[in-house]
Formats: sequence, structure tokens, C-alpha cells
Amino acid sequence: MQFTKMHGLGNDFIVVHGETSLPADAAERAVKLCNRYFGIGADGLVYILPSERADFKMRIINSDGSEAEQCGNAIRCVAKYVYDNGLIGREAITIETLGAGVQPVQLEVEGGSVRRVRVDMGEPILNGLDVPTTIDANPVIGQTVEIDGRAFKFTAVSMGNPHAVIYVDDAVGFDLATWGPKLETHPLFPRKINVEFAKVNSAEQVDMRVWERGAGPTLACGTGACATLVSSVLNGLTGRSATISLAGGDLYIEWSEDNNRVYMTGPAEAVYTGTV
Ligand SMILES: N[C@@H](CCC[C@H](N)C(=O)O)C(=O)O
Repeated sequence: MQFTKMHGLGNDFIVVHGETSLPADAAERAVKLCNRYFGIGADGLVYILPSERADFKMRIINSDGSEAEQCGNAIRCVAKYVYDNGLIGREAITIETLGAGVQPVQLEVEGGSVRRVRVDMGEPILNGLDVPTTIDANPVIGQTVEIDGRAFKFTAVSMGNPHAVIYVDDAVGFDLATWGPKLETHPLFPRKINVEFAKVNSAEQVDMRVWERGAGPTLACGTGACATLVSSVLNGLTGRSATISLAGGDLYIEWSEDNNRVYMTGPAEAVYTGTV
């Protein structure tokens, strides 16, 4: 299998192109290949497939073998892959995802190679049962989840995949390893959840660290950054656009008042190609 190792702000992927559909053993391959000691090492395995509705289709399998509906950092990597490898010559393309439909993507090209990508991430889903959570409210803001005697207040947002945003005093130093897995698998979240720990520093800048469903602590999460901005607007903490600073770098997120859609802008990098 030929692959390209890529990342968006350190959220890294094994990117595969050439299959016509998702292999039946994709989950097993993801677990093996994403292993950082016995495999290639990555947060996820990404397939670029043909689409009947868009220029390309993306499927993403987390490192634990579960399939995610959407991935913001992977979609930027897919956009870079298809342009840099000459699969498409346009700078405005569309990519179909499992959970967020067809997403319009704008490429920023320098010297024949994609540097940054702006993705129309679609409209956030705020109805609690649709995120999904077990809470019948719209939106789900300031709800409490209790774990081991500690209470966390969260806002639930789906960007095609589910997120819980929790505001903390220190996002950068937050103990992800203790609280991340317990929140991810809490019964309030029937399909598990990605958890963002956020500290709002100003109306234009937020620090965020993430514990990802199916992948654990990652250096960045594009959908998580979008969920954090939406949550911060709903909680009156930021304006409708802000820089979300992650361990791997910054993403710029906008939530349009005109069309209710969320836009994510950030880099994508190819590291190496290989055969396994
Ligand atoms: N890193 C991603 C999200 C990947 C999927 C996530 N772990 C899930 O299961 O929903 C991003 O950049 O959005």
C-alpha cells in the first residue's frame, strides 16, 4: 500500500489514494498502521476516494479503528494532496465527507504547492439530541457533567462529529490524560465525544487543547477549533471570528452571521511518501 504521511498542525495522518471504496479491513489497518511503536504512527488513516457528488470523497478512521464522520485537519491535507499531486487543477474544489456532506474548499497556492486551505465546514448542529448527547435542549450550554467528584460545565456542538467544549483556567497545562478518557466515554454522550478544554484570552484569541474520540490527545483538531469558536460565541466570550491556538499552531475560525456556516483556515503539510 502506498501512502503519504501528512499533517495539519501536527494532527497527523496516513493518507491513501487509489482505492475505489473503503477497504473492508480499514479499521484493522488503521489500528496497525497508526501505532506509533509497531506501525507508521498517526492519529488517523485517511482514504481519498471517488465521489458522485463532489470532486473527491474523504473517509477517516481514527487510530483506534473507529470511523469519524468528519475531520477538519484531514480535509485540508486531502485538499493539498489532490492539488499537489495533479489530481485536480482548480483552486476551488469540493470534498464529500461522511457526516458533513459536500464541503467547498478554497486552496491558497504558492509556487505550485498548497500552503493554506480555507474550508466551508457547514452549519453547526446545536440540538442536544442530534449532537448527540442525552440532553433534550437546543442549544446545550452550561450543562454539568460530573466525574469523580469534579463538575465540568460544557457546551455541546456537532460539526458533523460530536464535541463538548469546557472552559478552564489553564487550557495549556490541563491534565488531559486524567479527564479526557472519562469525559470521552461518559454516558451523557451516546456516540462518545471529542472534548475541547478552552481558555478565552480575548474576544479574538482562545487557547485550546483537545482529547479526541478514538485518538486521545492530539496536537490539533480542526472540527474542535470550529466547535470552540461556536461555543465561545454562544457563551458571549468572543466575536464571530477568532484565532484558536492549539498545541500544534493556530487555526483561524469564522462563524458567519449571514449564512450560519463555519469557515476554517489553516495549513497542511506533506512529510514523506512510503510503501508499506
Ligand atoms: N482531528 C480531527 C477530528 C478527527 C475525528 C475525531 N477524532 C472524531 O472521532 O470525531 C479534526 O481535525 O477535526
